[in-house]
Amino acid sequence: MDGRVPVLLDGGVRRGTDVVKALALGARAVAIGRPVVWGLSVAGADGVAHVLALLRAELANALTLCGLGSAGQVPRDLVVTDGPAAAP
Ligand SMILES: Cc1cc2nc3c(=O)[nH]c(=O)nc-3n(C[C@H](O)[C@H](O)[C@H](O)COP(=O)(O)O)c2cc1C
Repeated sequence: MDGRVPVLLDGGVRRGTDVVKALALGARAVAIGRPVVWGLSVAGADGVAHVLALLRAELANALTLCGLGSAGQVPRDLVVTDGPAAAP
């Protein structure tokens, strides 16, 4: 990694577009907590697999709609911030 630290985003990832936004903002990967628990509580291991399959399908769909071929191609300028400037 040449001294660089990979960024992992954890918390609030609920749909594929959340993953795309995280990648655009510099994350290498995202973590998923409660959606996995929700799937587990509804249908056990099959429910967890279903939740992950939904997220994967949503991610693939979002990438396609952005004209991107893979998660590794998400550019930084895909997310535009036009709100107030951050405090120094
Ligand atoms: C049932 C449950 C147990 C968790 N246990 C821990 C834990 O032991 N240590 C920890 O650092 N985070 C724990 N977390 C936090 C998750 O790792 C994650 O940071 C959090 O769920 C935020 O992601 P989410 O919005 O997708 O749920 C737990 C979360 C859940 C739902």
